[in-house]
Amino acid sequence: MENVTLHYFPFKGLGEGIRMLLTYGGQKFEDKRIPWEQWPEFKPKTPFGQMPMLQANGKTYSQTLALARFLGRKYGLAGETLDEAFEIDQNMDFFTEIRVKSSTPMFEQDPEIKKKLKENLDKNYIPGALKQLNEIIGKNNGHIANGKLSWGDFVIAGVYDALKNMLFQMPDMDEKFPHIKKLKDNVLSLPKVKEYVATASPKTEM
Ligand SMILES: N[C@@H](CCC(=O)N[C@@H](CS)C(=O)NCC(=O)O)C(=O)O
Repeated sequence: MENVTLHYFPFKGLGEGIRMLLTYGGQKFEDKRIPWEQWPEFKPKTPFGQMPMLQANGKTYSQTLALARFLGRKYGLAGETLDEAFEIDQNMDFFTEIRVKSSTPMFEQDPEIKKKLKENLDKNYIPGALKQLNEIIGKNNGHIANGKLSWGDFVIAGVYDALKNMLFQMPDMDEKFPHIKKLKDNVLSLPKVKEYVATASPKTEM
């Protein structure tokens, strides 16, 4: 691809998986990190008022999973059969559900309601959902599907720190769910990704 620019905030979050996928694919790209103060002005220029957003060959691409799947197809990381592709999609939909449900307190303004929402998730949802995700990854040798590397692994590894530190606020997540941590380590130990993370990855806890 020519003239490739990735737009995201100056942290890892949903943008980091896409940065790592582009790096894995050997794709040169401009890693444009939009500061929060400039976001209101930039937001209307994105297709859905959100980032990550990729521009390449004069076209605009958005939505994290669609983007990651698109790059995954380019780089041979999207399954070799329809069934393999399905397993990645299925397990990534489950992962996304966990991420989205767990973020509901973040959007609540009332501090009392926010606290109650978080307590309810911590008690009734997050531990069970992470246990199931951890088991899925355990059965797949430290990957989200098919026992091998796929685009889904990059999305999860990229957003791992944000989940642990911000959404779940779970300092012992690595010990509690070691297979999820192993998935992150598997992606971060890929040689090109390792070099990218050491030199260009945003130095943030999320
Ligand atoms: N469904 C979108 C969600 C993207 C999203 O939530 N982006 C956040 C940052 S992680 C964002 O742009 N927030 C700013 C806003 O909504 O104004 C995707 O998967 O890419």
